[in-house]
Amino acid sequence: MSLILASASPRRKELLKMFTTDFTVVVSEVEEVLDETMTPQEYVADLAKQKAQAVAKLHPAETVIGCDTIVVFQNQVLEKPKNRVEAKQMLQAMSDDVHEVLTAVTIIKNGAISSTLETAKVYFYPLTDSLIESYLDQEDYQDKAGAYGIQSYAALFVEKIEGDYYTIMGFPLAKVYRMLHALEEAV
Ligand SMILES: Cc1cn([C@H]2C[C@H](O)[C@@H](COP(=O)(O)OP(=O)(O)OP(=O)(O)O)O2)c(=O)[nH]c1=O
Repeated sequence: MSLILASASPRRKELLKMFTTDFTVVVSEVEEVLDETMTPQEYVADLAKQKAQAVAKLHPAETVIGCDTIVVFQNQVLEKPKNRVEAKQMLQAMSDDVHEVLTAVTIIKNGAISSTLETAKVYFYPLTDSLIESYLDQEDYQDKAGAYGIQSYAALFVEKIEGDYYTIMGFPLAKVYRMLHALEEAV
């Protein structure tokens, strides 16, 4: 039985490679449409599960990992910005304040589902307009929840974090490793 990462994210692929190269990537077609009736926690968990289930349906004999990451600021869900203007608004809002990054992971193996919801708090320094503009110039924000990547130039925004750094990058590596081992032992 082999492993499938149900994610288009190049970061998740690189992080999973830290403990195994024995996997393939199959991207799910799940659409991310914000459901206002759910809490942010329910929403992110549901998306990770949907992504894993969509790929597991096509590959029932494989172990499938699905993930989703959102930023929550003042109870608002921030996903990937639609454009530079929206990205700037997100970064200005989060300046000199704290937000949460939520990453949900679902692993499906032989019909058994294992899920986790990881949260990290990120404290931003006050961000000057020129710092925001020079970050936006690099176009790194486009495919990132909350319009920044902590692993890039946006590291300059961060005063401190509480929680797992890899949760912020979208793949809580140590947790996923343990979930996979627990599933192996269960079979
Ligand atoms: C906050 C933050 C987010 N991100 C990324 C992680 C995720 O890839 C992305 C959130 O988008 P997601 O929708 O979670 O994932 P994705 O669209 O990249 O891939 P897929 O749906 O196929 O699994 O934001 C960072 O890389 N660094 C950060 O600091």
